[in-house]
Amino acid sequence: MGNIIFSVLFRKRWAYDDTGLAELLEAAHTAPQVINPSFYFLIPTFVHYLGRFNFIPMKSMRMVQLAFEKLSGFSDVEISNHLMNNNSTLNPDEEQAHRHFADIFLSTADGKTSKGEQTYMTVNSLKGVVANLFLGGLDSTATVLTWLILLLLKYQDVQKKAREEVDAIIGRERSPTLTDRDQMSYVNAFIQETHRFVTASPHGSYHLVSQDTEYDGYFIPKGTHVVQNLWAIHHDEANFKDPFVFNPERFIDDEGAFTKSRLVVPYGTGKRICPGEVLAQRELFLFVATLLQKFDLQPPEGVSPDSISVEGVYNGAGIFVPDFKVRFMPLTNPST
Ligand code: HEM
Repeated sequence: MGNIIFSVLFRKRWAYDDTGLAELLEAAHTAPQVINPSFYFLIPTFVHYLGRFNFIPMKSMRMVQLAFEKLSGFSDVEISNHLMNNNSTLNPDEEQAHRHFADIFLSTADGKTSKGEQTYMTVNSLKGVVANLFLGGLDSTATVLTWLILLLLKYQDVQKKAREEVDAIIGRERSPTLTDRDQMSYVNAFIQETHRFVTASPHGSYHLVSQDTEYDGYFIPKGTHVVQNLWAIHHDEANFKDPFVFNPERFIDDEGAFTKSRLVVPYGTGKRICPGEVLAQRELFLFVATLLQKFDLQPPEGVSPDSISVEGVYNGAGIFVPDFKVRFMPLTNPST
């Protein structure tokens, strides 16, 4: 996941044994993990007021701050190197297809629109954007991918159906590509049902109401912190029959086609919806299709799939996967 984001941002990859990569992954992993449920709802206050004085009294919040510092340090170095070595590519008229995010951002980052209005597109803000994309994109996608593996393990019938589709559409010889995605109703339904059933980011991030607002009969004063309850949308009987049952078929219509549900909103909603949604969906599809093509996922010897728990662990920020063991049994041909 780290290398995918690194290549989108800077068109670079780390070697797997690179210590810099290990440190960044640790930082991106630490921040969401150490948050304590009872204090999550105080975070805006910490960030808003205490953060200004660089005074963070709790150990877990201090660890989050250190993780941010590590990620900002990394983006500072990468952006400075890029500016030093690639002045020639910082040209807005350059062919866009082969350039990466940071280069395109920097080539237009003079802080002004074409009409001369002020924007946040500056070199300094790119540092924050890069750190945020790492923080937002690494653990969230890895967590959902681990959930997908756990659910394939637990629901062997789902795994079987999904693999049959992979075998029929892709086969075992070539690698899955994004052009296969539209033909793979069951795999798409499985991924959407996993997002609904799990809701790994159950309430997204905080938003600050920028003006006095009336919504659905409620008055919400300017300055209020609001969160959206995505988990509740996904588990409301009015939206989904038997919401606590894992059932990818709910998203397959009578003709066998996948139906995308506007009520499945794991990436949030509105203007501040997750900017990584398209990237994450592509990653998840390619990972799942490749796993199904290459491996049969089985529990350890003597463990029945029925006994495997799919009870998530909520830490106030996300719903994480319970510990589990899986055997990846290599597949060779469709009849295996
Ligand atoms: C399966 C994977 C992912 C899930 C479930 C997920 C979920 C979410 C959710 C629920 C939000 C909050 C939206 C809101 O408050 O309205 C969010 C925000 C965000 N996500 Fe993701 N995300 C995922 C992957 C990614 C990836 C791959 C990236 C970047 C490469 C990313 C970057 C961000 C950023 C920067 C924000 C903050 C946006 C803002 O505050 O305006 N996410 N994500």
